[in-house]
Amino acid sequence: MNVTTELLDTLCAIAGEAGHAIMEVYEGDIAVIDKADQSPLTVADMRADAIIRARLEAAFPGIYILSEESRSPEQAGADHAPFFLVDPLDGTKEFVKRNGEFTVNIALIADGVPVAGVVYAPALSTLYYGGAGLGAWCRDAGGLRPLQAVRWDPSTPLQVIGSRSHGAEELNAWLQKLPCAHEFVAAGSSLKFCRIAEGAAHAYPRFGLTSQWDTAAAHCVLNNAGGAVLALDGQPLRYGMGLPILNSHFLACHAADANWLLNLP
Ligand SMILES: Nc1ncnc2c1ncn2[C@@H]1O[C@H](COP(=O)(O)O)[C@@H](OP(=O)(O)O)[C@H]1O
Ligand SMILES: [Mg+2]
Repeated sequence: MNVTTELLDTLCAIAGEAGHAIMEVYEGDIAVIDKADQSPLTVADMRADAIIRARLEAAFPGIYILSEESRSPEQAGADHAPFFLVDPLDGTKEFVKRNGEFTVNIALIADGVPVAGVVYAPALSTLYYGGAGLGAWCRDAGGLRPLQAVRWDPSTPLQVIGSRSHGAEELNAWLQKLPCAHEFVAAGSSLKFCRIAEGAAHAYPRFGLTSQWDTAAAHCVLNNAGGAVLALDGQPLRYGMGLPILNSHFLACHAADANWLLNLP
């Protein structure tokens, strides 16, 4: 499947529709269901999942969809074919806290690489998207603008971004190893990658658990804005049904900062 502006437009429209359904729930009472793994689930997650699945199936018949909330029926050979990787509502804890930092995430994966990605933050009316060979873009109240990650300038503090609700002791140890001044900002959901893609932060080190659907779409946005999302061995995170659903710990940053950030003394 080719990554075209039409494909990105379709994914953006689907994310917009899911975001609309999420906001209907956000503006009313939010009933929380605790999933088996103790993570929260709301009717918004399920409604958004149903919309995304129905629209993707109609627009791209036969393409496998792996979502946090649902899976297509197994298909022979599906491991190697392009597929959609979806988190219909990332940042459910932020959604329940009503701080606006939650996103709809749709990625197209080919050969383990996210080649199209859409991240929509409906409460912020902000859409990020990117595609292989098509750059990365943000559309918000100010209009449409290209995204470009910014390399750290050693005369300024390193801007580090991390989870608002899921900390890890390893993050504090990593921050203490930095050879430079830094400022830490917390943010929920996949928005953290998008902040790097728009030059608002330099580094997102993640030592806590994430799953493939949490990162794939925003990984694609950042890749196409001059950034990278790398496991701690320096290899890009990869996606696939034959791979573990949990990601390795990783670092997201401008591609040119990866070497020193991954090799702190
Ligand atoms: N203990 C844990 N186990 C598995 N996933 C976890 C986790 N803690 C956080 N996550 C993942 O981190 C995501 C939230 O990211 P962040 O902490 O950066 O805001 C969650 O997405 P959901 O909100 O879609 O469940 C969840 O998938
Ligand atoms: Mg998630």
